Amino acid sequence: MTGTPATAWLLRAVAPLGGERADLLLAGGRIVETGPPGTLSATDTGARVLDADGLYALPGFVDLHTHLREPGREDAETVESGTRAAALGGYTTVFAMANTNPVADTAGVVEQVWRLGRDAGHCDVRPVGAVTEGLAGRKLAELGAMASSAAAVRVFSDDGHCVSDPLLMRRALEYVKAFDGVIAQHAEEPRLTEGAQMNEGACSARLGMAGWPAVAEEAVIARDALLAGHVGSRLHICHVSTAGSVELIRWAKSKGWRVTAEVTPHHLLLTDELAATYDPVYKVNPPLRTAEDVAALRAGLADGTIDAVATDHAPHAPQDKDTEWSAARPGMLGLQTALSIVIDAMVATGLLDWAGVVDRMALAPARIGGLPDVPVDARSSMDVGAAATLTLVDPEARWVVDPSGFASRSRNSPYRGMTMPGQVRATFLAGRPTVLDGKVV
Ligand SMILES: NC(=O)N[C@@H](CC(=O)O)C(=O)O
Ligand SMILES: [Zn+2]
Ligand SMILES: [Zn+2]
Repeated sequence: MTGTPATAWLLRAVAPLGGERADLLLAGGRIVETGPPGTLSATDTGARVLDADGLYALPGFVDLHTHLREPGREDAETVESGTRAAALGGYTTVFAMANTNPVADTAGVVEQVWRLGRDAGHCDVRPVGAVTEGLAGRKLAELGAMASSAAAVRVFSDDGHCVSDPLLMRRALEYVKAFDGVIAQHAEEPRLTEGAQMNEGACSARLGMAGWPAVAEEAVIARDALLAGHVGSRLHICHVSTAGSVELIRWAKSKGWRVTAEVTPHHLLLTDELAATYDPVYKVNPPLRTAEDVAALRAGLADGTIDAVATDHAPHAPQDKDTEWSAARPGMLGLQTALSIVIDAMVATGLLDWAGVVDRMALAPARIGGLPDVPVDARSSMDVGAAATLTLVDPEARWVVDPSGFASRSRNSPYRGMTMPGQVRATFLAGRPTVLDGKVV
């Protein structure tokens, strides 16, 4: 493990949501004492002091959807570099997607990723297991062996690919019920997206690019919601991107089915008009959609139809990304900009308050991913006895995105040069700082 040895920390004058400023004393991985600013003493406990005046103390963010690229594409990202980026973004847990090489479809591979995360020490890494062997969509992977491995996998996904065979999807949903697992579906009917380059609509028609229609996503969501309802299992929809998908998820929830969903920061902010630049940094799967879709996704996240924000952090090496549009891999970086985009799209617009941000970025994803010890709400996450797994955020800070300074090994951020609201100043993982003063410890 890297970082400082276990020691107590006194956070001076943090601004807990909805409450008064307070000192927080962290020891043994928990919040052990709180009191009005200046009242707790560091000398009794030998605690190190962090001046957190005016910073929000929030529970550490949880990303349900991160591509760490290890094993196999360590030139694009490693568990170490990706979790560094995560800590800088205020994350304390990331779920590492299975589309590595080799694919994370056995107990051996998920345990390897889990150990790499533990050894790097920046963030808890929870491996996602593949649903099908080699992501090939033909035969179920060893779901039970991954679940009972040291990595204790609870989330399974063929992300990058859709589990398009309805019978395999049904079997996977049934299988994970035994250990309260969840299938996270990349909803894309592959026959409807062959050769697709961008969202199908007015822009694709104008640019003459092959379109990826909303129905390719929505048809799979409808089918899988029905299947999840039928077998009573947990289904999670990855990177929801269309207004129609939001409606379908609202419908599925109204039936009482166990369906949850995530939206990415980029789908909350960017639109398909950006494809007119032909800059492949805007190429992503599912594609950027229309302004109407963006509005529906924001409304769905605000009213809880969409449960969580997930980054879909998808680093790509220059030879795979800095090419002509049609040859470029889809995907964008997300971990170091997620909070700022959510502030911009949701808080600054009045759609979500900070307690809502905490729910969508920390508590809801933790519940969906099956993490232990999830606080019931933002307020109780700062109570004595709660885990000292925190991010300290300066809500007033402004910063300019410079991907060359990112911790990620890749540079494919669509936000280069943009001025962002809100900045992570410190992150604590079970009482130990992983980020201080905006830098990795
Ligand atoms: N989102 C992307 O455009 N790409 C992801 C795969 C995925 O999330 O579907 C990747 O692994 O690069
Ligand atoms: Zn995907
Ligand atoms: Zn993904």
